[in-house]
Amino acid sequence: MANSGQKVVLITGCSSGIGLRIAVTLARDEKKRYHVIATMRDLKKKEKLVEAAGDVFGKTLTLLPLDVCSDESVKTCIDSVKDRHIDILINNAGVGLLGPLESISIEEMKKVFETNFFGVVRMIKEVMPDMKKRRSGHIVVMSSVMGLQGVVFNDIYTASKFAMEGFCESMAVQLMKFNVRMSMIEPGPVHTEFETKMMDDVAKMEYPGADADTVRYFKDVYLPSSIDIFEAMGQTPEDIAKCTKKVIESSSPRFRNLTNSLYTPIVALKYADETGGLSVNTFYNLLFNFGPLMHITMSILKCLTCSCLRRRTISPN
Ligand SMILES: NC(=O)C1=CN([C@@H]2O[C@H](COP(=O)(O)OP(=O)(O)OC[C@H]3O[C@@H](n4cnc5c(N)ncnc54)[C@H](OP(=O)(O)O)[C@@H]3O)[C@@H](O)[C@H]2O)C=CC1
Ligand SMILES: CC1=C(/C=C/C(C)=C/C=C/C(C)=C/C=O)C(C)(C)CCC1
Repeated sequence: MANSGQKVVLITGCSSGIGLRIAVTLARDEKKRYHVIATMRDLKKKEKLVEAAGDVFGKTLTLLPLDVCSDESVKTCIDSVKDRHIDILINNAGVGLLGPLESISIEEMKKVFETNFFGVVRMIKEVMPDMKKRRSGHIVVMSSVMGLQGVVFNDIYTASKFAMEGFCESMAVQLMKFNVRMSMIEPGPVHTEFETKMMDDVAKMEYPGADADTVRYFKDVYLPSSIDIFEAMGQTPEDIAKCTKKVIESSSPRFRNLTNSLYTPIVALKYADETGGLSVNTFYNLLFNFGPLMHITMSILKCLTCSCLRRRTISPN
């Protein structure tokens, strides 16, 4: 149970990756400012979290089951929190989906929206009324650079994150009136199971319904570039946890928080040309004309990321 003065933080999707690391980072806060309720849909997966938490498990970190896709699970979980009092809600649970659109069923697409979009809506709907009543609270959402800029062959995942960005941008205004803050964390590539799960799926799949050229562009052009990008730009879950901690500890938390300064020029293209031509043409050229030179492109991107652009991101340090 939380001590008076401790903030209650509830985090979704703590069985691995970013959620696990945020839970442990906050629970191990030197000043013990947080009581973390780490949630996951399958408690059988708790071992990694328990091990990473070490001696704070059962003290500043407790566990609850929660599946963001189930109304009942969300309600049961929040009802079991003392007085339903949550100071900070971190919506982290999410799933990826990669590949040619032709080979993805509508059912698979709906599952992604059910988790990444409706999962967040469901959590906010359950927690927000109490925060509004108390005139205090902070809702944090693990978005993505793909919530701001589309990436080829990630069409449905990108759409789910765009939907969430639009939803949160609208909600933020109303919530501000009730002194409830809203912040989006927008990481680029991060080395987690998200990456491995997607790559494993990709290796297994046949892509029925997609024509041979599309499958070739996906497997032989997009995937090698994407691997290069993960190598050159990939952050760690620790980096994202540190950024998230900074955001929740800020006296005036920002709404948007890109975590990776290397990605700033990519997102900036969109705002530099309101016709959209600059970003679409640049991504086309990066992928189809300079694909084999992606390593060099990555170096150029690093140079482009001068200190004034770095200021626009939230750095982990
Ligand atoms: N890795 C990356 O490159 C990036 C990731 N993100 C976002 O970060 C967030 C965390 O992803 P990451 O740590 O990388 O990936 P992981 O796959 O390591 O973690 C995802 C977590 O979400 C959980 N989850 C999935 N579906 C549900 C559900 N229905 N209810 C509750 N929990 C669920 C998973 O649980 P289970 O183990 O049960 O499947 C897991 O704990 C996601 O929202 C993702 O979109 C954003 C930018 C980049
Ligand atoms: C291939 C390719 C790109 C790929 C970007 C990737 C692979 C981003 C991954 C982001 C992730 C994993 C976000 C998770 O939410 C760019 C840079 C757009 C430029 C054009 C070529």
